[in-house]
Amino acid sequence: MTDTPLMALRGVSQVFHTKGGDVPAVRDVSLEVGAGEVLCLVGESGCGKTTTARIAAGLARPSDGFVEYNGQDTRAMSADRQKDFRKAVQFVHQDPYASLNPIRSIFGALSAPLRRHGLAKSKKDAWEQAGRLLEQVDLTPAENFLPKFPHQLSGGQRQRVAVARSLALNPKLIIADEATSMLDVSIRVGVLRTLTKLRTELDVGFIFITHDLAIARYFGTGGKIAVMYLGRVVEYGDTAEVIENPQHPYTKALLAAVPEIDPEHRESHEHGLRSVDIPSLTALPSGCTFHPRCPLYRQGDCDTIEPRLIDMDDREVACHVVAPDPDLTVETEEAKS
Ligand SMILES: Nc1ncnc2c1ncn2[C@@H]1O[C@H](COP(=O)(O)OP(=O)(O)OP(=O)(O)O)[C@@H](O)[C@H]1O
Repeated sequence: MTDTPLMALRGVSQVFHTKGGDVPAVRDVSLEVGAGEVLCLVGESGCGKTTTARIAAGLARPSDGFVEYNGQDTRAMSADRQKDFRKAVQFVHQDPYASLNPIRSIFGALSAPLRRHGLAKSKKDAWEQAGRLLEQVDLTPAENFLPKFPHQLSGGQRQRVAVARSLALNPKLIIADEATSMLDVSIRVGVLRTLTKLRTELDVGFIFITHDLAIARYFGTGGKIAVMYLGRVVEYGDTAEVIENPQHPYTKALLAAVPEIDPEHRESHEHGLRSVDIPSLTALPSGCTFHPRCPLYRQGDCDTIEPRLIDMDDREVACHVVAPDPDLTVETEEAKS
């Protein structure tokens, strides 16, 4: 990406200090998302997606590394710029019921940020703006929804309200953390359609977190995808290309795990992993942390050296077998001579 990205994570790591030991939830993650673009973060539960997203949104401070917004290190921003950053980057949680106050009407939920930031001059103005926000997320007629309370809405409607609230401050980037995973499939598709429409109409960028590659494919087409494993990015590239033609053995395994409806094709979707168990973050395997499960495992580099992301033609991959590190090859040859 040659232009300054809207947001960039630079070498971000997060270690949680717990009674059971240090948990390195995110390790040296560098990602970028441009204005109006979408970046999908995918991976199994516990691989560090939410932690990465919280750091990107400024909700958590990384142990190492930093976040840039419009090319500026967020740590060095003035109070005013910090305020702009917080307005511009909005977080949509997985569970809209938990994020909406049960005793506040939908109007109350939507008007609060408008009033707090001085964007609504009067109650009438707030009512009109809140109505427009509901229309943007396809909750119409808005007057029917504004006086209601969260418990009077369906799960899909509640999530639409949460999205509407995130739009109140004209964000440049929405970070959606498993925003559709708690919804029934039929409702999920509708919410995804609305999010896709917002992407196009409002030119909002998205960091879209999902463990479901089918959803990443649907929502993330035209953007980038980062596949995470045990806190690290193992494959990073254009979403369609990574999903159509995965290179990292972990990405291949994740794709193979997407349920295949047609029984004739089921066999070709065996993941081929050596183990289905995910190692603990408190006792990470040596070398490549995927090696105990990896079908391509070769003794040597795989269990001794942690692979870094290597540029392939159209993506970056961290795997000694698929994307050998030229620096390591040189070292090996030097050692031989
Ligand atoms: N505040 C915390 N204290 C200690 N450990 C934490 C904390 N937050 C997250 N973790 C641990 O960090 C790891 C990554 O968690 P994270 O929620 O980022 O993963 P995830 O990929 O979003 O998973 P999920 O899809 O289940 O939410 C997990 O092992 C989790 O238990």
